[in-house]
Amino acid sequence: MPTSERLWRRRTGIEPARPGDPAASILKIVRATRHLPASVEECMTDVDTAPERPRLTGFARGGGCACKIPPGELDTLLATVSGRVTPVRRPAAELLVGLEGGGDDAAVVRLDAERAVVTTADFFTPVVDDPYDWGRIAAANALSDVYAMGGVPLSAVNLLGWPRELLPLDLAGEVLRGGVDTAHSAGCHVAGGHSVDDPEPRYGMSVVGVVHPDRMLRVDAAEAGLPLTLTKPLGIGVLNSRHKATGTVFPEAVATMTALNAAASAAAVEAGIRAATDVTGFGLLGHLYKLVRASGLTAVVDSAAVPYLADARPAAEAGYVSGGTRRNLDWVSPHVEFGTVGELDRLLLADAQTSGGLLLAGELPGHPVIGELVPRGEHAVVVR
Ligand SMILES: Nc1ncnc2c1ncn2[C@@H]1O[C@H](COP(=O)(O)OP(=O)(O)OP(=O)(O)O)[C@@H](O)[C@H]1O
Ligand SMILES: [Mg+2]
Repeated sequence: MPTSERLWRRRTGIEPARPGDPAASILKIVRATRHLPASVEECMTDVDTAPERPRLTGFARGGGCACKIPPGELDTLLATVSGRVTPVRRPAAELLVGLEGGGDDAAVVRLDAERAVVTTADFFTPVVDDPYDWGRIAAANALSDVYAMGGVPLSAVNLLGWPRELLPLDLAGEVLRGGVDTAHSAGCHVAGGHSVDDPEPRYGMSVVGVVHPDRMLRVDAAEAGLPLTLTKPLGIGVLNSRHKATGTVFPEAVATMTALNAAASAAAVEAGIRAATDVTGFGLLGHLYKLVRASGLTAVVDSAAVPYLADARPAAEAGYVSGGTRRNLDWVSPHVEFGTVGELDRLLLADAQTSGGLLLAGELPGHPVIGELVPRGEHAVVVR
């Protein structure tokens, strides 16, 4: 009997499945991902009523933006290529935003005095079990980096990895359908893509957009004295971890992840805001640290003003905290003065978001101000 099946029996008390049993596909997951589910429920929402519908999150070691390479490792990796990535000198296609300063949300190349092209790519493993919702979330997240630059998306191509021997192709079709519907709701064409056989399901998009070169939202353009605004509540990471572990669907989290950052981006540009980023896998603290590091400032965060999804705190208290969130906190902690803020709040502030909101250097009516930017002090971030 293979080791995975012995472990499965010891963990669940259930005999290994014969071909055709609902549990057979769970064992395939164990073998494919080398991840041992804690229970049958972790892999199937309801084995009795939906044996043919595997839970997508059971096929992923980490889900959504929590599966990104940790920020410190990415810094080290990018140091090997920064300086080499732009040997091209093209006056007619000047690179306005590239890898300098730790990188921004997307690359920007000037076409003329009024137009610049925005390019970005994003893909990740399942963050929810419903394939259509996962597609919508992945597309909203990919489009978000264009919005985080103050741009408007024009066209996108799909990026799909699929374990074709483990999962039916019609589930992949549902994923693509969700992505296309969301891109279309953003007025963005979906005009092709690329698909590969993959041990874990992966989906996302590469998106091209357009922005006015003088009205971009850059990560390095923040100024002291400006308030900090956050346009979506935090807590997506802990709620997704709970969903992966228990199958509990939290519709508010799905609604938050599928919501486009389009309106907030357009309003920010209109209001004259010039610095922003979107809050994704590195959490609020990680992305805020990157913004103040690039802009040479300190951010003072009012932790009581930071909005959370209902259920986020109980989920964190119950221990649904991803490894990505803990790595975020480890990475950012040397640069943060936390004062009396406790461990749970620190974790929530570092919670790895998927398709999170915009963090803006400026005020946007209708969204909470969560702190302010001040001249660079001893710490890059101060939490009160
Ligand atoms: N393999 C890579 N080669 C070159 N640059 C990279 C690579 N991976 C990441 N980067 C760059 O590093 C920076 C940080 O990447 P990261 O994925 O965190 O940004 P992001 O695209 O804004 O993330 P998100 O989509 O989660 O908002 C970006 O400027 C990105 O372009
Ligand atoms: Mg981003």
